Amino acid sequence: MPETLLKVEHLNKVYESSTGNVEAIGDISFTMQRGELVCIVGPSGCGKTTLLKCIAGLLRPSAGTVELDGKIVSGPPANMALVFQEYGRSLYPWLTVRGNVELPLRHKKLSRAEKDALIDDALLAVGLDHAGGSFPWQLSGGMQQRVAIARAVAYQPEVLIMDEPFAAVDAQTRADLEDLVRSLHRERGMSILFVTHDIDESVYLGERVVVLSKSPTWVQEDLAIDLPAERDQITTRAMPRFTELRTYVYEQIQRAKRGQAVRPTS
Ligand SMILES: Nc1ncnc2c1ncn2[C@@H]1O[C@H](COP(=O)(O)OP(=O)(O)OP(=O)(O)O)[C@@H](O)[C@H]1O
Repeated sequence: MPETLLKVEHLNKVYESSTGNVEAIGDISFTMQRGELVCIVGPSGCGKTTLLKCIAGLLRPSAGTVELDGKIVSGPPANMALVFQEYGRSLYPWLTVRGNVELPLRHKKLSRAEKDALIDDALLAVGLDHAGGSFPWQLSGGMQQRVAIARAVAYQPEVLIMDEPFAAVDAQTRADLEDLVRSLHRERGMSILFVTHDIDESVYLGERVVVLSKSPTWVQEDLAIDLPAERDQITTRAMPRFTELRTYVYEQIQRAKRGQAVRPTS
């Protein structure tokens, strides 16, 4: 039986300043089930970062609520992990890979052996079991992002939030990291909310794609991705259904940019 993990209800965010108010988010509502992988796409500047900051408890909404696991989010929730685009800034250069992965575990009451087991398991999951003793600056950009993902895996969050995590890596590395995210979701049942600019990426990864309108934002489309759960970069992307879905999402974003979509009444 599906169980609601994340519930965003009538979220509204107005940035207030002496030079005038900016309504970034108009009215966003959507839910995410435990174990789902949901992608969020929308036109540039539509409010994706604002939405994620509200979900992560880093920004207080002007109206509406975010509920995680039945609790209203009013500050950064302990059962959430975040992975950002700027992996270089999220890792500590003076700590080894193991040290970086261990960092958030310091807040958990675990024995040394339990921590080591979680770190070993997370490094294995991201394919970096050989690199625990290296420093971040000795690794490629893609490997550094794997360290950031390993840190989130070791922490065992209820939900993993990823904000354009692969925007700064090359295409081949990006494809490998996308497959890593799919495997974390499929093999470990991780619940993942993934924000991206890339329409193909959203369709390849997601079980659902939530398309946002331009700012002040609302949910223009909540699309089920009916591709087989077993996906790979060559076969899945060559499927006629993949092309149909990406074309559909692309059209939705073009409509969003032109402000042509009609806002549903709720
Ligand atoms: N601190 C702020 N004060 C005032 N306005 C802001 C602030 N932060 C964002 N905005 C405005 O809110 C709107 C949404 O911005 P946001 O950064 O959330 O969008 P985004 O979809 O993440 O952008 P991008 O596609 O560039 O990543 C934009 O109009 C932006 O100018």
